[in-house]
Amino acid sequence: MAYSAKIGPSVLSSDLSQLGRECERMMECGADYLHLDVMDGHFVPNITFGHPMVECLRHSIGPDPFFDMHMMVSRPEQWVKPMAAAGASQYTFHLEATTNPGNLIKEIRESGMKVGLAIKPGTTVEELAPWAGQIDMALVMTVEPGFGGQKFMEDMMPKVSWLRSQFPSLDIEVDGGVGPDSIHRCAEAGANMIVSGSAVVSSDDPRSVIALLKNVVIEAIQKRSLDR
Ligand SMILES: O=C(CO)[C@@H](O)[C@H](O)COP(=O)(O)O
Ligand SMILES: [Fe+2]
Repeated sequence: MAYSAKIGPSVLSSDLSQLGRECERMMECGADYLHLDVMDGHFVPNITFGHPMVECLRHSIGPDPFFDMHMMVSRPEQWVKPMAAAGASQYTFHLEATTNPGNLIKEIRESGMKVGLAIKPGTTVEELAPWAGQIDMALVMTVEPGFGGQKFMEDMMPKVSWLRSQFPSLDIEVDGGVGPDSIHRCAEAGANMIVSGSAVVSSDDPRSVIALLKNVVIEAIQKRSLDR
């Protein structure tokens, strides 16, 4: 079992005028990585930021924090090199946004980034499976992508369970509506990379929320290894 529990706050719901400071605050509160949501107003009905912002964040918060770029964009091929140059660590693209996932995976690796592959709620996990052996992380969306603060879709959990059963050492991320109320379901299903936006960022005590989420996942991983 090669995977470990990691919590990656999504800073989408934070004060965007203070994004660098918000990223630092999350790292100081125990985040393992930062999940940065890129939206182009086409793949999803919302716009956030692109590689110029990532470059500024990298300069401002230093080389260490891991940047998981959640690319909710229509032409993910277009931003691989700019994101790599800006300092992105992982490029997580949507399966629905490309006709040639194999080539895109290769380009991302050649650019020096890790590869994440995301599926929207309407996409089956069987469509992702052929690529699972070539990626570093699978992202199962637990809301329709586009906005923070939505309700967790529990009916996505069978996808996570199936992926965990088929790919025991793959990093599996969940994203959307994940917080103290939904983390047990995610952890039991086998997710180990946890994106949490509003539940962490809007909390009076983000450190405690991050610690809680992480402990639940650690316990589920330990239980899974004992059951084997
Ligand atoms: O990608 C997305 C939304 O499209 C997410 O990363 C959300 O921004 C997470 O925020 P919460 O649902 O946890 O508030
Ligand atoms: Fe996201």
